[in-house]
Order: sequence, then structure tokens, then C-alpha cells
Amino acid sequence: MIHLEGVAKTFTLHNQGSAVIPVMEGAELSVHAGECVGLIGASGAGKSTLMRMIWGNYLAAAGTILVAGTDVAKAEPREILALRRGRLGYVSQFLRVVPRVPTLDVVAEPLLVLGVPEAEARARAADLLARLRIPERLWSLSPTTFSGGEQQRVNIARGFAHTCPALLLDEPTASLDAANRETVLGLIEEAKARGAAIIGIFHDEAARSRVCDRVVNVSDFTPKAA
Ligand SMILES: Nc1ncnc2c1ncn2[C@@H]1O[C@H](COP(=O)(O)OP(=O)(O)OP(=O)(O)O)[C@@H](O)[C@H]1O
Repeated sequence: MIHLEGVAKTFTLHNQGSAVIPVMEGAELSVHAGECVGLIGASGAGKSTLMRMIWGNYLAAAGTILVAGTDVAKAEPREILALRRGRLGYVSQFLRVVPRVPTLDVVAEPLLVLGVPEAEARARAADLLARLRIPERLWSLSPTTFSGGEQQRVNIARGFAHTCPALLLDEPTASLDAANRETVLGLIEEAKARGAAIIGIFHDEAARSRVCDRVVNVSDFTPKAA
């Protein structure tokens, strides 16, 4: 479902004499349907960089990044947008939303874009918001004024709203209380059970060992000369 081969990344620092910094080479990774793989490695090893290349925000310098049939390393922007609409989900640590859109709509939107009937999309969004303990009185308000933890839970609800075959999770349990952490781990287990291929960064070791079937150490992909 997700398959990486020979992936490399360099950053060019345009404000520092166009210095070219190689940060990754020969990255390999395969994640099958129903499997969750955790990315580990020291700070700065490249976990977030690898995740952003799979999401298509960072362009790989070399290699193949196959996600649900699309090679993200070579895809056109519109193909990446189509992939994100229906086949690849991403739960980042921070919520980015258009101001003034009510929380229920923020969560239902990924489903509405896919043509799911409005009543069904809203029911699914309401179910997720309730499970993640966002009080119902907040659902009609924009999440822009919510607390950090509330915004994170809205973001998680949105990320789990539609049943993508591939899912990226960046610290999904960071700064959650015990009850919400448990809910999120349950959502991850449900996603695996329905056949999602998941890649996650979890600094929470107990969470990682509970939901990850194996780990990949991104330090193994640090360029040898670096
Ligand atoms: N936009 C960028 N421009 C230049 N260098 C970058 C950029 N993004 C990341 N890097 C460099 O790439 C390397 C990997 O960074 P990355 O954030 O992927 O590490 P990480 O493993 O996720 O670290 P952490 O656990 O601390 O979040 C670092 O040396 C970092 O300085």
C-alpha cells in the first residue's frame, strides 16, 4: 500500500550561499494494508522529513514513493491533491483551518468532498467529536479559538473522518489526557482493522509499542558522508 525505494532528500539553503545539505539517502519502507509502522531515530534523523515527502509537501531528490498507486516522488500537484482527497490521510500535530467554519463542518469536510451524503458525513463527524470529548456546544463554533488540546482533537477527528487506505500520523497522542489518548489509540486500532496502512511518529513509547507492528529507524538512511 505504501512502498518507498531509494528515496533521497537534500535541502538547498538559498539564504546561505545555496549550500546543499544531504539529509537522507537510500530510504526503503513498505507498509501493507492493516499494518502500522513507527518511525524512530534521534532528533534530526529525518522522521518528519520522510513523512512530509510521503505527504508530498517535500519533493524527494531521488527514488520512488508509491502510495495507493501514485508515485508521490514524480506526481503532478493535481495527482497529489487527488491522492489526499480519497486515499491518503494525514493527522499533523496542529490544526490549520479556514476561520469561521464551524467545527462540525471542519470534521465533515473530507467526507463531503468525496461525495458522501451530508447527513451521513455530519453523523460521522458528530460521532468522532463525541468520542474525542469535544462538548456539543462547541460544534457550531469555529475551532480557531479552542484550546490547544481541543484543536488537536478536532484535527484528529478530521483525520479519521474518512476511511483512507493510507494514513500518516505525526504524534497523534502528544499532549492528550489519558482518556483521549485511549480514544485515539482505539481509532488507530480500528483503522488497522479495516485495512489502513499507517505510518506514525510516536514519542509516546507505550503508544508506539501498542499500535505499531514494527519500527523503522530513520537514522539508517542518514547519508554516509554526513
Ligand atoms: N525545511 C528545511 N530546510 C533545511 N533543513 C531542513 C528542513 N527541514 C528539515 N531539515 C533538516 O533535516 C534534518 C532532519 O530533520 P527532521 O525534522 O526531519 O528530523 P526529525 O527526525 O523529525 O527530528 P525531531 O524528532 O527533532 O522532530 C535536520 O538536520 C534538519 O535540520
